[in-house]
Amino acid sequence: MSREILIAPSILAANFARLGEEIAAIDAAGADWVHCDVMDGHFVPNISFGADVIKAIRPLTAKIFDVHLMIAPVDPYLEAFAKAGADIITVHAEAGPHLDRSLQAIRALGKKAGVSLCPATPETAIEYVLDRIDLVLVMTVNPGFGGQSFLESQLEKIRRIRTMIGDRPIRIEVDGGITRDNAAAVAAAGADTLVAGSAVFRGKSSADYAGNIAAIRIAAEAGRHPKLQDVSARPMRAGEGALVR
Ligand SMILES: O=C(CO)[C@H](O)[C@H](O)COP(=O)(O)O
Repeated sequence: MSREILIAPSILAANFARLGEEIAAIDAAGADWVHCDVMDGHFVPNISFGADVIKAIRPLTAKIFDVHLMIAPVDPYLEAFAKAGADIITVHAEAGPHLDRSLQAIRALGKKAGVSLCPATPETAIEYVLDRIDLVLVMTVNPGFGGQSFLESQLEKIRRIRTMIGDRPIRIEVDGGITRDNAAAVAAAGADTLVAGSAVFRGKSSADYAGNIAAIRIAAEAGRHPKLQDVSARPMRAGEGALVR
């Protein structure tokens, strides 16, 4: 199933001193979802923010809040993130102790459920929970920090997951080191939702965010359609703008 490409800026790369303005800026810049990376200093070697911050920024945009929980244990905190305003709650397959139970709990809270896989975790980790998930998040870096380099090894995993999920309405999201230069490759492999932190929030000012988001989106769309890829690889000819965008 070919699904619309979505771009989810990770606010981990935002200026936390101006977080409200940053949310408004990515909203205006064309972000589809707001990706919130929650880190606990235990499951991953970094601490970011928790449910209270999400609750505070939730009223600032109507966009989907895509909450990625890099925490263990996770079950005791699911309700807090649901109440804070998460639309999608993604837990790690590696966080345990019982992935199936966590996913049931997320759906019982009325939220979409996602599973994230660290780079060393095989796609088989989701084989028996496919009917409980709306999203699989393939980490293309080891979780914990923004600004790391994309791991090409994950392209094969994305292809295998695309085959595994078939026609099920499950999004394949990629997260870590995503840029306009590798967006085509991840989309060609089967990803339809791209998280990007550094590549969105870079630039002299928030005026650059729209261009950064559009560049990732155009590259991803081109990756899905080889004809567009040919077009994007060479200078544009008169009248081709509509085709590419
Ligand atoms: O989950 C994450 C790290 O654990 C971040 O979302 C991810 O790394 C995105 O940041 P960048 O685009 O800068 O790599």
